[in-house]
Amino acid sequence: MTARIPATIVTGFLGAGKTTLIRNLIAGAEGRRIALIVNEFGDMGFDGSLLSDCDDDDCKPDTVIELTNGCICCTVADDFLPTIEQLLAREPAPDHIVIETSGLALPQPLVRAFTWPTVRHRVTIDGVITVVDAEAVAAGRFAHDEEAVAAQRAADESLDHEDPIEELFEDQLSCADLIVFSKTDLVDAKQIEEVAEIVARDARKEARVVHANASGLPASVLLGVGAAAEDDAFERKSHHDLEGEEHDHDDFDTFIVDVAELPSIEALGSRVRAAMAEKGVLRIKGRASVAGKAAPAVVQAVGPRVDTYFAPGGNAGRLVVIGERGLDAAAISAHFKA
Ligand SMILES: Nc1nc2c(ncn2[C@@H]2O[C@H](COP(=O)(O)OP(=O)(O)OP(=O)(O)O)[C@@H](O)[C@H]2O)c(=O)[nH]1
Repeated sequence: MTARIPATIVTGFLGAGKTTLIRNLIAGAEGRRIALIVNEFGDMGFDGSLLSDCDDDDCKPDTVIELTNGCICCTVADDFLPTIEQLLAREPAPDHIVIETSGLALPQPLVRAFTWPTVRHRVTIDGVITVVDAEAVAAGRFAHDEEAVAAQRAADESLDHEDPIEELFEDQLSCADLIVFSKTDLVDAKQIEEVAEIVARDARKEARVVHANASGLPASVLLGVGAAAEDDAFERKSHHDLEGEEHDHDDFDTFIVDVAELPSIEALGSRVRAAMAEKGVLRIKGRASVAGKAAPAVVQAVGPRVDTYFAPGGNAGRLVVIGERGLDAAAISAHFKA
């Protein structure tokens, strides 16, 4: 078996210092091929400054994945799986995958996405890093600009829960393997102690705390944590789990179908409808190529509703199928054969 590729998830509120940490990490990567996945929120896009500073193709995110607060089975999986598969298909494969979350998405569903069979045997979560703005927390806030965090959340249509920001903060801590106090250059030792006390209330007992300033932290501290967080993914509870809103993803199956180029968008639509009619299929999503068209056709099928339309974007020719456990992958895939 080939070694699994380590992945690091970086979480923390808007302005906590995630980008600073990652930029420094990539700059000091010493030849490690680091693939970066950044999730966008609302229409605000990802942090362009991080990319413009980086000339190396390997530190540019190949894809932007959207994470939401919703259930992994219905949301994270259909964007996350193709993104990871695309990364894994690269030659040479990345040495390390870094995922910067928008900070408003719960880390727990993302961690659980790594337990999916297709991902689990190829990738391991090296660590969940939660960046805590020490200056803000010492001043009694969760984020430097709590109003901006609230505005960010209001702009993100994918966030369907109105949890108090405090709960998100706690959920970020209770999922972390490594907690980075950023901006420790702006606080004194006593304030750091106060922050440590607040953080300790929600942190897992295994989590380590490290202190950072504007120069970030070396790769030797941030990478190689070796947490294998997927192994205890379901022990890392969020408020939602504790409120009993989770459903176990063992009830669901997902797989990716390769789709040959189709003669027309109508032909694509009828094939998707036929596949949706197979037993247990809940959702089909992705992009397919249509003869004579430069842009791929986007497929969004949920229950009886099948949408197909042209829109620019990559990863054409692959659809993600999500459904109840026991899907007949062969029968479903047959609808998309040439
Ligand atoms: N003094 C000091 N400033 C920092 C530190 N870390 C980050 N900053 C500054 O804090 C601001 C926000 O940092 P970012 O790295 O952009 O934060 P982020 O979490 O990526 O924020 P978003 O990408 O907007 O979610 C920037 O102006 C950074 O220069 C630190 O350790 N010390």
